[in-house]
Amino acid sequence: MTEQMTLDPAIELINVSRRFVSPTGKSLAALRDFSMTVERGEFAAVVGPTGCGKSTTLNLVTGLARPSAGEVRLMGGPVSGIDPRVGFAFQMDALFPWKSVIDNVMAGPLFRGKRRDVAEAMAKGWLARVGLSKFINHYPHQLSGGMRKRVSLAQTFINEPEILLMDEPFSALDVQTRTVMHEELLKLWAERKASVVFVTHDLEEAVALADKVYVLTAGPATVKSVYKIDLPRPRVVSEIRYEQQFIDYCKTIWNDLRQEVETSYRRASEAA
Ligand SMILES: Nc1ncnc2c1ncn2[C@@H]1O[C@H](COP(=O)(O)OP(=O)(O)OP(=O)(O)O)[C@@H](O)[C@H]1O
Repeated sequence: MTEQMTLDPAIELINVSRRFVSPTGKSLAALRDFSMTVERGEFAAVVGPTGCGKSTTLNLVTGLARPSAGEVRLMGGPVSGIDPRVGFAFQMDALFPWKSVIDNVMAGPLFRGKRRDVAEAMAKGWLARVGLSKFINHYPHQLSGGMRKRVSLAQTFINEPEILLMDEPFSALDVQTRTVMHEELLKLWAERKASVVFVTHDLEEAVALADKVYVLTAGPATVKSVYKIDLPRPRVVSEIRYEQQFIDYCKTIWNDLRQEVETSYRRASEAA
């Protein structure tokens, strides 16, 4: 048995449920009997109808939310509060508008106690990797949406997260910039081999990036099916969408996901 095979998975959600109490005192189940395993170095994508419970799943992994039942484990241990091994990327970037690009990227290492010169050298290295060496003294408002996303990625990867949680990180970008960011992300991921959970509404994005795609049911979310994506790596995201194998994956998974999207839409229409 190899060493890799003996390691605990990066993330385990075991029969997790999560309930919320509404302002009127009604109890609402967001997740029900939800189980998911992300192995070390694996890229998992999560798709499901709007409002089904995708972000709640990530919040449980971060420790920001606790399960009402079941168990969440990271690297074989229970989740206990915010974990420094976990990095995040959300739809809204978290850049400080009053700090320059380099100061934004240095902020993480400085916070973790690195010396200023060390943090600066690290930040320069990461900004070079994402193609922003010429912009280190710019401020966020002087950058395009795609450039801000790159700063965000540098800001996340500089902390060398072992687990990376991404909640629709590229949904605000135009289609071409998204594709560039997909390539950028896969390149950084291949170098660092973090374990990723990537939440998205976009099935093609999920198939292009992931090793495994989880399809969730209309809320309360539970795992409806898991698809292993056996497309070879490294993947060229701008070209992969024209390959038959990619199209076949998308069709199959969409047939499955569509039923949940329709259920969710029907419920929303009935409630209106
Ligand atoms: N803090 C909270 N208090 C009460 N209800 C909540 C809370 N957080 C989430 N919910 C509810 O739980 C359900 C799942 O929400 P969640 O944000 O996880 O869904 P999602 O799949 O990420 O949504 P979207 O696709 O729109 O981004 C929703 O009905 C939401 O209203």
